[in-house]
Amino acid sequence: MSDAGPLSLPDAAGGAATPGLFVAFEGGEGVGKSTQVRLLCAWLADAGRPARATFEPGGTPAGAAIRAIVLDRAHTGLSPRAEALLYAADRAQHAHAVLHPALDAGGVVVTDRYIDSSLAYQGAGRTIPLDDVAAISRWATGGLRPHLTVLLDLPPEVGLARARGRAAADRLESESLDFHERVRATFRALAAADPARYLVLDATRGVEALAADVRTRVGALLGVPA
Ligand SMILES: Nc1ncnc2c1ncn2[C@@H]1O[C@H](COP(=O)(O)OP(=O)(O)OP(=O)(O)O)[C@@H](O)[C@H]1O
Ligand SMILES: Cc1cn([C@H]2C[C@H](O)[C@@H](COP(=O)(O)O)O2)c(=O)[nH]c1=O
Repeated sequence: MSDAGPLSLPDAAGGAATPGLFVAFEGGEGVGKSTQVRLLCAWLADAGRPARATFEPGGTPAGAAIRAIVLDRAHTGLSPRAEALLYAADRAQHAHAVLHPALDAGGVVVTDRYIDSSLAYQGAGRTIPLDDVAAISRWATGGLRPHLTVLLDLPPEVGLARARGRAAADRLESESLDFHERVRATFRALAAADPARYLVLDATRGVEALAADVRTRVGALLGVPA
């Protein structure tokens, strides 16, 4: 990571100011992101603040086609730059078709993965300078940043075992443990560089304990008692 550039996304001057609330869940493989997105959105609905749950890659019809390409183990020759641009294209469409409309309407949006995943996987994992990865995602999204990122932190061997309990390993999951260690370290470094925007949770804890901490933080942002 020595030549990787800044560890937090620069504030997007002229970037997206939004009346809604944008929450991202991040972390490595099998850390429990989908589980926590589902629980948070169920709680928000019960509290009278229904949220749009979404994800990357694949949160739009075009994105689903991109997801199939990037996760397909048959694409052994995909270059790091091509991979980075495919994830950015998915994100551009996601921002255009889902994130900006929902947030501009004042909604709450909860996404399973966003820009930090590109910084961690394509930046640290593929060793593309983080400045470059950040720049293409900033352009792709018009500078849209989450108000809060929940980082579920877990040793990669634990998360990979959880993920592989469900399905065969995809192209990214099949990368080396060293790759996934770099990914984890970068997620943690991003959070440490900008603590006000992050909630870092030890994802070895139980599902309900984690969900309670998420509710406390998101509830405080929305003025909803947890
Ligand atoms: N806190 C937890 N403790 C133990 N197991 C968990 C926990 N949270 C989720 N799991 C289990 O781990 C597996 C992966 O969870 P989940 O799909 O929510 O993770 P994910 O981060 O979205 O995974 P992926 O990166 O593969 O999309 C599931 O079987 C889920 O039931
Ligand atoms: C958004 C994004 C994702 N990835 C990787 C991370 C995972 O290995 C897959 C997505 O699969 P999930 O199990 O549904 O989370 O894609 C990435 O490398 N770069 C990104 O920007």
